[in-house]
Amino acid sequence: MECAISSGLYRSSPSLPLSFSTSISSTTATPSHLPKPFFKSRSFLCFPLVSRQNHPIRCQTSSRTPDDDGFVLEDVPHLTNFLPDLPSYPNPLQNSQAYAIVKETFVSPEFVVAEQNVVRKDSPRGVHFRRAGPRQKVYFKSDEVRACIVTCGGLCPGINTVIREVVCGLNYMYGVDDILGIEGGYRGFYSRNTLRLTPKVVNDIHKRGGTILRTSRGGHDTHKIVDNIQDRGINQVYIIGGDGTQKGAALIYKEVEKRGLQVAVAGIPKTIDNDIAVIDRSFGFDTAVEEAQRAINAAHVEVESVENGVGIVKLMGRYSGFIAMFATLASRDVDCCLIPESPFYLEGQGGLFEFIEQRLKENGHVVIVVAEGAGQDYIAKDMQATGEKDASGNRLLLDIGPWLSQKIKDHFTKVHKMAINMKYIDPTYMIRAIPSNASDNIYCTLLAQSAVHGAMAGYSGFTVGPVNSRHAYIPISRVTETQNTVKLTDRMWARLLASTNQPSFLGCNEASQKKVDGETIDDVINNTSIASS
Ligand SMILES: Nc1ncnc2c1ncn2[C@@H]1O[C@H](COP(=O)(O)OP(=O)(O)O)[C@@H](O)[C@H]1O
Ligand SMILES: O=P(O)(O)OC[C@H]1O[C@](O)(COP(=O)(O)O)[C@@H](O)[C@@H]1O
Ligand SMILES: [Mg+2]
Repeated sequence: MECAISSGLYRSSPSLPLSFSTSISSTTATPSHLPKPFFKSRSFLCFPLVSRQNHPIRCQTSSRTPDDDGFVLEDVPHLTNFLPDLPSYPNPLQNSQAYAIVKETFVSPEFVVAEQNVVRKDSPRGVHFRRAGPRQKVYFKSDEVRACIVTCGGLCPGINTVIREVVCGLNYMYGVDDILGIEGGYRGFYSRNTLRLTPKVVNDIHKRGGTILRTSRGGHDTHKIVDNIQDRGINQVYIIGGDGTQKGAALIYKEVEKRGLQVAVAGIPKTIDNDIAVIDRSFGFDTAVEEAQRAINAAHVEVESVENGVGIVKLMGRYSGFIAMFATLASRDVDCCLIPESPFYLEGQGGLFEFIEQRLKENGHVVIVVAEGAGQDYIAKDMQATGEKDASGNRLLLDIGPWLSQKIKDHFTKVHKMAINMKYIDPTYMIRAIPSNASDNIYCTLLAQSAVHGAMAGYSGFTVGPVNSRHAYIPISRVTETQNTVKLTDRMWARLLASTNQPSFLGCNEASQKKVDGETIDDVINNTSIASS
């Protein structure tokens, strides 16, 4: 279905349940910061919108693929969607000395961030997200805000910086001084006391790894959490966590909306694995890659100094091999990088053993970086998989590090009668338990401030993050419906293969059947489609 000419398409979160859309249709009033909608559907709201070039925009309502110069705004919910009479106030930042010289203090609702920044000349305009930043109007009086912050899931460098900057952002920019820390992850809402957070309390925390609020897996009970939010009179909830946490945040938002509460729910994506979709990269990733260099360097120094040295460094990456790939690309000392997305095999032509043998002959040593999630199906054939899960329901992985070390040692001892000097390094927790580096600290600050501006402006049920370097408000479902993984058909993986000259393992029968972005690897070879990015 097509909307009228001269319109933009505002698409609400695609996976919102019927209850959400029902309440939109029955109670939605146009937020005062937006023009009046002229079309509503289950998953889309259309508002008059003229493109920046001021030419009419055509839009589609039923598919994600826009036609012609189709413009799609995947919008985030606003509190006025279900609280139409919510009063707004001038943003206190208008009196801020710091912002006084900024050309445009407030982000106009017209500004959006494109999901794709490399497009063909004649391609449609495509999907956009709201640009993050302070808005002219806010929907909370500063002295009526009671905010809380919670951290969930695994650790990641920079969590404390995000906590610090949410507290300081709320306090310095908006004059909010009622901020609570929820201890120990989601279950902390209903099983622990809260911690009072002030700029003074959080002043130094960015210099420490971990999270001062502590974290946990499991324990998400939406009703108990929202009961607690209501009981404590909390009206802004900042949730720092990965894909699992963001799914939990979406449920909290839905419940808040169902109960008609004036509560802004802001998700701040955290993952050491960089597996969160849509955003450019996750905070702490840069720090983790940098720290991984130390382990790789140690492995290299060790194996270089002995005969037939084989160094193995295991890095994190459950389903996504980004840390391993970037650490390898950065290091130049790595001979081979194994990631979950690229199946490998050991024996025979084109296999890992053959490659190691060759490198040992050439250089006398070899360094292998392996992501923890690599080769899981392959190892499962060799080892008894237990099918165990962690408290959040994440599958527990078979430990590839010791398995691979043993296989290599056995092979060279038995087949080549050759003693291998194996140096196995497992720095996994070391790289995520450290404080964030300078660039991640700045990134964390921007994330935290974007979240604060979004919540104060009345947006709710959103995630913040950079999309093509510009911070945006993204519907939570967009960052949870898929996982970000290394695309073997993208140029970055090709760059890695070119730099290490490692086998591509494409001869692997199993691998060639394995689907990569909808194509088998054989298709990829036949189409020679290693392109993009
Ligand atoms: N599908 C889900 N729905 C609701 N809550 C979830 C979901 N998946 C995970 N959670 C909750 O989110 C928190 C963190 O999840 P986890 O998967 O451990 O880490 P991460 O958020 O870093 O991926 C846990 O408290 C867990 O109970
Ligand atoms: O031992 P823990 O704390 O469960 O963490 C291990 C896992 O955490 C991760 O760092 C990812 O954690 P998140 O899903 O919380 O981001 C994985 O790389 C790793 O498998
Ligand atoms: Mg996760």
